[in-house]
Amino acid sequence: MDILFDTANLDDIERLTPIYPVTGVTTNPSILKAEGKIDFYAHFRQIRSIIGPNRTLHVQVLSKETQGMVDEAHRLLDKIDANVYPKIPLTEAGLHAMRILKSEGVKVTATAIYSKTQGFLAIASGVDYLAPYYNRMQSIDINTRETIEALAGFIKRFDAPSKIMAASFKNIAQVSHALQSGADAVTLSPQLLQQALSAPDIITAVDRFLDDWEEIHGTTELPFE
Ligand SMILES: O=C[C@H](O)COP(=O)(O)O
Repeated sequence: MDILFDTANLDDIERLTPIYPVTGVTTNPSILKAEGKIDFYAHFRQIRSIIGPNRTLHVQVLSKETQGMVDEAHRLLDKIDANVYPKIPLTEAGLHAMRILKSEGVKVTATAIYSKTQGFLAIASGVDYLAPYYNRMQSIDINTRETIEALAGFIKRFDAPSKIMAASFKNIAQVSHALQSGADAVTLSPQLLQQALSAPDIITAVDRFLDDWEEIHGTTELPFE
């Protein structure tokens, strides 16, 4: 199972990567907007130095044209590092760019997936990850769980190398539903995980254990001997 941070915030990545079992970082231009006018390539090199060589780093291209997407993907690989996964929106131009990049052996993440059609085209093109937008699909009344199940079924049936990396989450229930439906990976804001672990019931349970111990032993530590 892959859990990725959908953020470009250096402080959060640095502080939370050792705590949570994350396997990578994803961003898009809207996520980058939250960081202000960053020094783009230097920022991603810094993210890479924090997460290390074994986690995956997914960075989106901006161009809407095939050649522009291919050129930008090459620039990402050149200026950040050769292991970056260029994120390419699955438009017609994007599909063409993905096929060119895959023929060159580049790892690709297909993004902006709202439908099974986009999904099976990404799978048939041999992309490494495809990113269905969970909350955005649900907001326009698309059955997101059924879409992920169908895509996971295609991957299994055709023995395809692609992995489903569900994205666009607004609550933690959506994240577990995506995983239950067959997503291999989920990318989410670290704050969603932090909120989930600070639920009042969890805090109360932990406090009550401590109160019960202290009531009998007069201390909140285990004995040393
Ligand atoms: O890159 C994809 C994002 O996860 C989309 O998330 P969003 O719907 O919160 O903008």
